[in-house]
This record gives sequence, C-alpha cells and structure tokens, in this order.
Amino acid sequence: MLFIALPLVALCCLILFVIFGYASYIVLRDDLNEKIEQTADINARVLATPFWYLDVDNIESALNAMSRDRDIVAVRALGADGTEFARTGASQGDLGDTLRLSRRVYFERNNVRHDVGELVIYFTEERVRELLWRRILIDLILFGLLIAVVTASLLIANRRSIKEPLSRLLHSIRMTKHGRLRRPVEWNSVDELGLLIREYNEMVALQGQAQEEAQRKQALLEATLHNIGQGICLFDQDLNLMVWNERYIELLNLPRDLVKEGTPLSDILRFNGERGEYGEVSIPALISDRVAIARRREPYRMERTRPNGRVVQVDHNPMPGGGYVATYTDITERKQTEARMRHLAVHDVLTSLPNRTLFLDRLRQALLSARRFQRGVTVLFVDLDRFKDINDHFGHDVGDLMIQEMGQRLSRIIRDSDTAARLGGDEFAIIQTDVQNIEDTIVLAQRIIDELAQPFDCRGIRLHSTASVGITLFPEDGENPEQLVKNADMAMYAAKAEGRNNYRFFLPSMHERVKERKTIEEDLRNALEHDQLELFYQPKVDCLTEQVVGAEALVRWKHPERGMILPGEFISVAEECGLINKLGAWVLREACRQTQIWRENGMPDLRMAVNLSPAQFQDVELVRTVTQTLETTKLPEGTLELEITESILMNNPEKAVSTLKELKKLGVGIAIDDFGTGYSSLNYLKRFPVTSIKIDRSFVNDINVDPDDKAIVDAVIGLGHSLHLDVVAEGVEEVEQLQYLQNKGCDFIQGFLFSKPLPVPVFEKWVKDRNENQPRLGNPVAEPADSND
Ligand SMILES: Nc1nc2c(ncn2[C@@H]2O[C@@H]3COP(=O)(O)O[C@H]4[C@@H](O)[C@H](n5cnc6c(=O)[nH]c(N)nc65)O[C@@H]4COP(=O)(O)O[C@H]3[C@H]2O)c(=O)[nH]1
Repeated sequence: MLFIALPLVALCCLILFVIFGYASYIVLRDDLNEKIEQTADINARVLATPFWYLDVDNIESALNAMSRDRDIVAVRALGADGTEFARTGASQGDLGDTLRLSRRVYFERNNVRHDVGELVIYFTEERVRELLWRRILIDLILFGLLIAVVTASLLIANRRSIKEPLSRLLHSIRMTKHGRLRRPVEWNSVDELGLLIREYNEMVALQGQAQEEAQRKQALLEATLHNIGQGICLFDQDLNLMVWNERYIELLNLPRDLVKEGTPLSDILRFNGERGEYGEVSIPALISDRVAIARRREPYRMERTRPNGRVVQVDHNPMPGGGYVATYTDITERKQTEARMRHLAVHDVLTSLPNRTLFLDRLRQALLSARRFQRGVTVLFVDLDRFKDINDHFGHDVGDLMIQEMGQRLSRIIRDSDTAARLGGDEFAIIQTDVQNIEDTIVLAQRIIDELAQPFDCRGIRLHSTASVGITLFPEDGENPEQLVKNADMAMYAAKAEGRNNYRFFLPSMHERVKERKTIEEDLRNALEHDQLELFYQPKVDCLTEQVVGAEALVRWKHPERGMILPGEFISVAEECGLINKLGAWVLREACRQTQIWRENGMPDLRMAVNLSPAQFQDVELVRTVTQTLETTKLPEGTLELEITESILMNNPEKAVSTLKELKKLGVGIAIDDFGTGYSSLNYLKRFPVTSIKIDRSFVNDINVDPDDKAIVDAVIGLGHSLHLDVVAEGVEEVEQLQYLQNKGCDFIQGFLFSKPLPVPVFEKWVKDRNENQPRLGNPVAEPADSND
C-alpha cells in the first residue's frame, strides 16, 4: 500500500513543484518587467527636461543611477533622431541576449508636447533566474520536507489505521486457525477496516459458538461413547481403527498399545487369533474371512464366547463412505437368564427336576426309541402318603424341604438313563427305560418305597412318611405319554386306597373307580341343590348318669339311585372339588336350626356338635357364617360345639388361635376330634381355647384288650382333666368299654352302645325313651350310704 502511495505522492509533488516553479518564474518575470517599465517611465519623465536641454551630465547621472539596478545591464539616451548622447553599462557588443525596453521622452512646453529622444534600457532576467533557482531550491527543500512529513504521516497513519489492525487481524486469524483464540480483535475505527474487523469479530464469535457447541457435543459424544455399556469401534474404509471406547478395550481385554488410531483390523484379528480368542483356527484364513465380511458392506451379527466364558454379541454396521462400526455387547447374563428361563420352563423350581412338560417330552422320546429297539418302558407315579397332613402341621417350608429331599432321593436311586420328574405337589414320576422284565420295575418300585420310608430330617424335625407308587407299562397300559401318566396316577390312587405304602400296577378296572368318583362329584353338586342331604344325630351321653346331654350332627346323602351314602364316601370328594364350604354351611345351619326347634319343643337342652373340615376352618368367612347362623337360629351361647381335627391347628397356628378366640367369644365350644391319632401336642391344648377332646375310636376299641390303648386313654383323660377340658370317648360299643371309661372318670360317651346316628324323628324318640325309661348300661350308680349302716 505504502509503496504505491509514496510514488504517487512524490509524482504529485513533482507536478505541483513544476507548476509552482513555472508560476514563480512568471511572477518574477512580470515583477521584473513591471519594475523596468516603472523605472523607464519615471526616468523618461525625469529626463524630459535634461533631454530638452541636452543636459548630458544630468542625463548621465540619471543613467548611472538606473544602471545601479542589478537587473539593468545598460541604459542609452538617444536623441530624437536616434543619436546616442549618453550611455551607461555594457557596450553594444555585450548586449547579446539582454532584454530591451525603450521609452520615448517628451517635453511639454506651452501645452505642446515635444519628442525629445528615447530612453532605452537593457536588462537581464539573470536575477530572475537566480531568484527562481533559489526559490526552487527552497521549494525543493520545502517539498522534500513536506514529502518526508507526508510520508512519515502516511507511515504513521498507515501503521495506526492499517498495519496495526491488520496485524491484530492476522494474529487473530493465526490463533483462530490453531484454535487458540476466542477473544475479538479490538479495533473500533469507523472505516472499512473497522467494519471488516467487526464483521470478522462477529464471524469469529459465531464460529466460536459453533465450535463450542461442536466441542460440547463432542464432549457429550465422548462421554456417551465411554460410558455406554457396549464396546464400540469404528474402522475406516481401509479397515484401520479410527474410533473406540474404553468398554471395547475392557470387554475384549485388548492391550492399549494395540488399540490406537490407524491399527489395521488384521492386526487386531491376528492378536486375537494368536491368544486363542477364536479357538483353534487358521489365523490367515480367519483374517481373510473377517476382512471379506467387513468389506461386504452388509450389516451382520454374531455371538462369540470368549475364552473367559463371557459371551459377546458383535454387531457390524457398514458406514456410508466405507468402513464399519462394530458394537460389542456383553450378553453373558442375558444368555444365562435365557438358559435359566429355558431350564425353568421345563424344570421344577423346588427340586430342579424336570417338570411335567419335559417329563412328557422325555417319555415321548423314550417311547419312540422303545418302539424302534423293542425295549420296555415303564412309568412309576410316586406320591407321599399323608403329605398334606405334614404340610398342614409343620407348614409349607418344612413341606418344601421334604419335597426337595424326596426329589434328591428319587434322583439317587434311578439310573442315569432314567428320568425322575416332579409333576406337582408331592407327585413325582419316573421313566424307567430299557426294562428287560417286570422284575426290574418291581425292584425299582420297592426301592422307592423303602427309600421314602426312611425318616426325613427337615429343620431338625424328624418326619416319617411312606409313599404309594402306581405303575404303567408301555405299550400295554397306554400308547402315548399322557395315557401312561394318567393310568399310573390311577394306579397310585389304587395303591393309596389299598392301604398306602405300597405299589400297584395299573389295571383297566381302576378306570371304573375314578369314573365313580367323578360321578359322585357331579351328583354331589346336584344333591346340594336338590335337598338330598340330611343330618343324622348321634347322642352324646353323660358318662356317669348316662343321660343324653348332646348330639353330634353327621351328614348323610339320600342318593336317588344309590340310597343312603355315608360321609366317608363324599366328604373327601367335596373337599377336593371345593364344595365343602357350601356343604358345611348347610350342615351348620341345619344342625343349629334343629337344635333350636328341639329346645322350643320341650326336649332337654342339648349341646350340638358339628364337624368342621380343614378347608372350612381356613375359610375367611367362617366366623361370619357362624355368627349369622347363631343369629338367625337364635341358638343360645354354649349350645354349639365345633369339632376340628388336630391338623387344622398346626397349619398357621397364629391364624388358628385368632379364629378360635373369635369363635369362643360367640360362645361356641371347640372339641378336638380323633384326639391321639395326629400330632397330639400338649402345647396346642394349652395355647388354643379348646373346650373338650374326643378320644379316637381306635383307642376305645381295644381298651380292654390292648394295654397300650388303655394307657393312652388313661393319659388323655388325665390330660384333659388337668387342663379342665371335657373328655369325650367316641366309638363306645361295649359295656366293658363304658365301664372302664366310667371308672376312669371320662366325661361323655358316644357310641353304638347307646345309639348309632339317627334321623330326627328317631333321635327325638330315642332321647325321650333314654331319659325316661332306659336302664343304665354301665356301672351302677353308687347309692348314697345308708345312714343306719
Ligand atoms: N364303628 C363305629 N362307628 C361309630 C361309633 N360311634 C360313632 N361312629 C361313627 O363314627 C363317626 C364319628 O364321626 P367323626 O369321627 O366326626 O367322623 C365323621 C366326620 O369326620 C365326617 N363327617 C360326618 N358328617 C360331617 C359333616 O357334616 N361335616 C364334616 N366336615 N365332616 C363330617 O365323616 C366321618 C364319618 O362319619 P359317620 O360315617 O357318620 O361316622 C360317624 C359315626 O357313625 C361306634 O360305636 N362304632
């Protein structure tokens, strides 16, 4: 810029200088001419008189005076005729290039003007030139100074207004280029440069914002990249590593010096191959294979189980410009969960044995192979006897432990080629393959029975149980798995029905029994709706006086085709099919209603005992049902007694205590039925608000024959009395039994000796007769001693 400006300024100055010089010359020359003309004019007038009189002396002195002017070279005084009469200065020959100015000299006399001569002045411009040069010199100096000043000013101005902002701008640009500067360039001039810098600053600011945004996004991206649970790496179009995250290194245990920008994919594959990451493979083949896949530019997924056991899922996704992004996900837990789920889907959680689904599948396989190789297959259906009681008594935790132990025992005694499965509850099944003859199965069945007869130690409790086994043979007892299992189940029921703790082979006749049970179920539903149920009442007599004091309500089913059916045949069916609550509520209502009628009809006040099944006792509606029944029948407090079995109390004792307490508040007595047959515990007698215990018929039966039974009866009576409970003896059939119980102070008696359960009219008559006419059966009542004796 300066290099252009300076010559221009110099040229301008030169032109100005020339113009100025020329103008000065003109001025000086005009001044000279004017001065010479004035001199000539003045002297022409002054010399008029001397000229008239030819006063040469004056003329010469005047000429001399003129000649003293440095510009005048010579002066001539000429007469009118042109003769020179006076002269000063240079001779004629020296006047070569001098300038000449003449004036006519006039003398006026009497108003007549007389030409008296001529005054000629020769003058030179030398002084003009001298002056001019001097002035030019001065001007040159001045111009030089001016140029210097202008140049300096320009330089300063240039520095201040152009170079400074430009260098700042340049600095800013350089710094910005290297990404180091974010400050604006400080320059506030209002010229174009200022505008440029403002625009630049704005641009830099925008760029800075964009860069900050980009950096923020980059930071976020990096944070995301390094914090996601997946390993990520990116290979460019030449299959060199470009981007990766920490998880990638961790997940694949790659050395850090290998994972760097530019590492070829083949190096990583080779490293992995050499450390056995891909198993026993040819590494060059593997590399070319993987590289070919990577170049194929198609997404693909694979799973890789690493030598450390972790399972990694690898997803390759090609990038638009070539190369690909790979994500590595550790799916070990997912795989384990899937395996667990697959296992759970076909295994029992408690025992880890195959469940019904897997069992049927294995059985299907076994049948296929049995058909093919003509081998025998049997199915053994195993069920613990009275497991429900154990569960009810000791709780589900103990029951579960027992089931687990049972599973382990069964697994231990079968061969590896056989399958033991839990089908549900305490039901297990076994597939016995390669059965040569029936003896093989009998041996196994007996082994199962023996093994399960061994005591179970669950949480320090020693439990005894037995098992019943039902057996089906293939193909005799069923062509398909479902049929074989169903029939084995049926055979197991038959084993239970025939005394438990044994095994039974399936017989087609067993179908009939099951069918019968089904029929009972259907008919029972019908019976409840069509008033086919009836209550019989068995009297309860005072042991000493043998007077009727109460009755036990016992349900009967007047079946339209089969006649009277006893509860032993249908109560368990009602319990199994969920009809027991409905049935029980009806019994309770009917017994209370009848008792109240008797009371109102003048019969002696009787206590009424009603049986409660375990399912009824668990029913949350029980207390409400009893309350409502007592309210609607208006039966007074202390009249109703509910008979429950011991096992009821053992299942959830806390709940049992609270239910019993609520019942007690209603004035309802609680009798423990079949006492002595279960887990007779002194503890619960103390803990539960029980009012009486009933000695089971089995002990009363042999009371006079079996000393053990006698001892038990004695103990129960003693125990009951010491706890202030009434003791009732059931199943008294013989006078001897009655007498024994009377002697032992038993409180109440029930049994065929007095009466079987009777329908209402018969019972009414019986009570009337008994209390009025019947003789005593037991010990004679001791007469009060005669005062005279
Ligand atoms: N051999 C013999 N047996 C005698 C003698 N004295 C009474 N029995 C029978 O013994 C059973 C006594 O009832 P349980 O022990 O409560 O046993 C009852 C009871 O557990 C249940 N049961 C009866 N009615 C109902 C009811 O309404 N609800 C519920 N949940 N169970 C009932 O059915 C069981 C059987 O009832 P039943 O067949 O009526 O049989 C009655 C009765 O007929 C005797 O001297 N010798």
